Amino acid sequence: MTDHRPDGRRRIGVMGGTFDPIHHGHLVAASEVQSWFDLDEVIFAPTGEPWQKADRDVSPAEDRYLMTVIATAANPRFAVSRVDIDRDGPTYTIDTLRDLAALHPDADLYFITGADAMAALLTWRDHEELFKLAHFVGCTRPGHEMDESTLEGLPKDRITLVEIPALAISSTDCRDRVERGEPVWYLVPDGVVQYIGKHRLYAKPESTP
Ligand SMILES: Nc1ncnc2c1ncn2[C@@H]1O[C@H](COP(=O)(O)OP(=O)(O)OP(=O)(O)O)[C@@H](O)[C@H]1O
Ligand SMILES: O=C(O)c1ccc[n+]([C@@H]2O[C@H](COP(=O)([O-])O)[C@@H](O)[C@H]2O)c1
Repeated sequence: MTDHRPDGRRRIGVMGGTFDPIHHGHLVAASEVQSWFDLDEVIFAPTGEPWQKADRDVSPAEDRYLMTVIATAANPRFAVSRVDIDRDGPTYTIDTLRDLAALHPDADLYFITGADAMAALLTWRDHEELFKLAHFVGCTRPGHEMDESTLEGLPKDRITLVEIPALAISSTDCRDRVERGEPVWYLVPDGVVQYIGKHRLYAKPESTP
């Protein structure tokens, strides 16, 4: 683990997301970055109130948290944190990173994003402060450009772009498929399919006769 590193510090990945629902695109991104940076652990942090998604319905945080726990349970390097869902108010990554840095003072943090999130980083709260707390890793995502021009205005020495196997999966598409009665098998982990069905997430409300 850490004893092969000259500085003896742990390396922790932080995979932030709304995870409504978590899907294999998220899991592959986390797994690829874990391997790329030899991370000791990847902590998934489901958002509490994702302020940039305030214009749409977001499922209860507890449901999104439990789906994330189910999806990550089999991987000994994956863990899930409640820091964002237990904090009141809108979720800002600056708070996520401050909380996790305080909980893990012996670790360097690597915040994992997809290309779309990376392109929006300049709109995030206190974005210039973020790079003091973590290295940022941008993963390729089908349908979203990611090249040097995306990084305009950001500190390039604190960012790495990583090409990962392309999975054209989005939570929006998963929710729409469930609403239309179409399958989400193999887009999300089996346990998440079962959870969605059991709790009737994303289904159209029963029509009243
Ligand atoms: N298929 C994918 N490949 C690579 N990265 C992804 C993929 N899907 C999501 N991500 C990244 O995972 C993080 C969390 O994403 P999020 O939970 O918003 O999922 P989403 O599929 O983008 O959701 P929605 O469709 O509801 O906006 C973001 O950084 C996003 O860019
Ligand atoms: O800090 C911010 O202002 C900020 C704005 C938008 C998104 N984020 C983070 O980006 C991650 C992906 O967010 P989302 O909404 O695409 O699921 C998640 O960890 C969010 O908290 C953070």
